[in-house]
Amino acid sequence: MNIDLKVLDPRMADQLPSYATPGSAGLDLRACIDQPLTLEPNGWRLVPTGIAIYIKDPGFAALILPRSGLGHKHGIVLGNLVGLIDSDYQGQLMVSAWNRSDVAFTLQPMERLAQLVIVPVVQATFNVVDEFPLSQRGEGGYGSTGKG
Ligand SMILES: O=c1ccn([C@H]2C[C@H](O)[C@@H](COP(=O)(O)OP(=O)(O)OP(=O)(O)O)O2)c(=O)[nH]1
Ligand SMILES: [Mg+2]
Repeated sequence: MNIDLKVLDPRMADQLPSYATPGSAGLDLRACIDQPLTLEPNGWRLVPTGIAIYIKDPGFAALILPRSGLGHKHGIVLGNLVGLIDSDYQGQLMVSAWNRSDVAFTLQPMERLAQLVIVPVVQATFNVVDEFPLSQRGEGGYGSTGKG
């Protein structure tokens, strides 16, 4: 699929998000900052990516997810856990970078910080009822099927 993209920071012009391998699901997003940014232990900052996308089709959205290396090795994840980009959002893609570790981490300008995944979306309508036809699960949850 083809998505309109605006380059908001000229440094992004020659490093637009792209799939690293033919099977990649994620497009890396870079930290479009002018100087190194130190995230103190448990610190978080909203980091610009230098680009905007307009998905337009309400049948799609984008998710911002952590990169596994940064998350696992350095504790750099997302302050909102997952970022949801609506199909009608036209502003700059922003990454809420959260250092959940107890060691400071310095983010370098243009470093790959997070990743964007385009996903299909179904917009639901609701049919208000008094009773549901009984399912096998019923109201069971929270481990109702047992452990292990
Ligand atoms: O990590 C994120 C999450 C969101 N957004 C942008 C795109 C999204 O479409 C918009 C609104 O996000 P969301 O609906 O999650 O935030 P909200 O707190 O509900 O704000 P709003 O009232 O603007 O919907 O902010 C980002 O750039 N990065
Ligand atoms: Mg919202």
